[in-house]
Amino acid sequence: MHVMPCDRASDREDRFALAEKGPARLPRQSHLKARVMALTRLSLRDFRNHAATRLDGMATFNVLVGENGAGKTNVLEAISLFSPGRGMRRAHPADMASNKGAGDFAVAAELEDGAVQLNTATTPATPGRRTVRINGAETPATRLAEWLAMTWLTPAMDRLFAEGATARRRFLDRLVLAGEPGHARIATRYEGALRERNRLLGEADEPDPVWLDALETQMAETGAQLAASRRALVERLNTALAAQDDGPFARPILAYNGETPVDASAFAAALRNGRRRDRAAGRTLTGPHRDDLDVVMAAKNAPAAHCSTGEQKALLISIVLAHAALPDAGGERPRLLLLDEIAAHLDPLRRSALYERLAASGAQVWMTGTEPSPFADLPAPAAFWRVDEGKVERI
Ligand SMILES: Nc1ncnc2c1ncn2[C@@H]1O[C@H](COP(=O)(O)OP(=O)(O)OP(=O)(O)O)[C@@H](O)[C@H]1O
Repeated sequence: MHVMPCDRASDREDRFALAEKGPARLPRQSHLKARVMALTRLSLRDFRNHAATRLDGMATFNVLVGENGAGKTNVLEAISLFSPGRGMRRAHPADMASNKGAGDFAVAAELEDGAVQLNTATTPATPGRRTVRINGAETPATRLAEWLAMTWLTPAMDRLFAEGATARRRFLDRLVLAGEPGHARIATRYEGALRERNRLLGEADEPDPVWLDALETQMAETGAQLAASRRALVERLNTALAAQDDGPFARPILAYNGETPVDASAFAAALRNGRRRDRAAGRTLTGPHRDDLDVVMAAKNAPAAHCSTGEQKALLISIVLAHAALPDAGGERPRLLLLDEIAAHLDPLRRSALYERLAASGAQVWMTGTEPSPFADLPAPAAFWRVDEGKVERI
């Protein structure tokens, strides 16, 4: 039985108290109350091109500066491993280990000045199996969401609206997960039952109806919850986006595009009735694994996929900023935002709007860039590191 964060909420209330949120546009520094830093230390061993990297003295804004290929994104990727899933590149663990090491890697992070220790590592004997430890105890990766609420934007996500629905579902799920740590565990249970149902339906023999019933019950309970959480977040984001000034970023209107019944028994019935059809198709045709996130640019009433690359990026930034500004975007957990190569692509007006809204969000922000100048006017304490061929040094 997993201990959910609400069970421990009272214990952690003080330790994890985040600064109160201010209005969207604040005078500089006014919102900077003493706040628990999400990450206070980070170390990488044999992780991609980082043989031994150590960072401490984190601030609200943390900026990694270096030439192309220096290893900046690798640091963000290492941080992203402290969120359920495969990290922001969705890479295989064996590919993360330095090709100059023994084939394994380790990443360690400290939260709250050492009160919480997170570790993730592989071994030379099992380079494809990444284990996670929280305060020394091996733990399923889904539990990481109970300690940190993490979101990211990467250049690869520029194609989010142009590609298939899988990446959009993943994006939406990560936003849901930031507010609902149990979401990853529910998704894992859903996917496990879905895989098993597909396997059974794919067998030559008539599948065991009792076993199918059990799997469909599990799918219906977890699937209805997944879809309900996604729908609820989409609605909250739309409300927040409609209430705010458009500002310099394109305003998106979101819609959850899916037919998953919100009622578990209705979903179970739909699965039961769909057995013959799903068997013929070789996969399950109804459920949250088929749903999608539709995004329209409000000003043009145009689907995001028809917008320019810059407009699509602005829509994504708007969604992430609106999410970061939701009052309980991370519950009581420290919030982390990883923004890879975002600042350099924005004009000064948009950049400063981005920074102000990030500063107001209460999140610890990590950004990368090839030069320090776009970060000159950060409106909150900032820590800078220079990254050069996998070596990191404070500047
Ligand atoms: N498993 C690995 N072992 C050693 N080096 C690796 C491994 N995987 C990737 N690299 C190296 O890491 C470097 C890329 O690092 P990273 O993506 O962090 O660059 P970056 O500083 O973000 O660059 P850019 O500004 O171009 O995005 C490349 O030189 C690549 O060869």
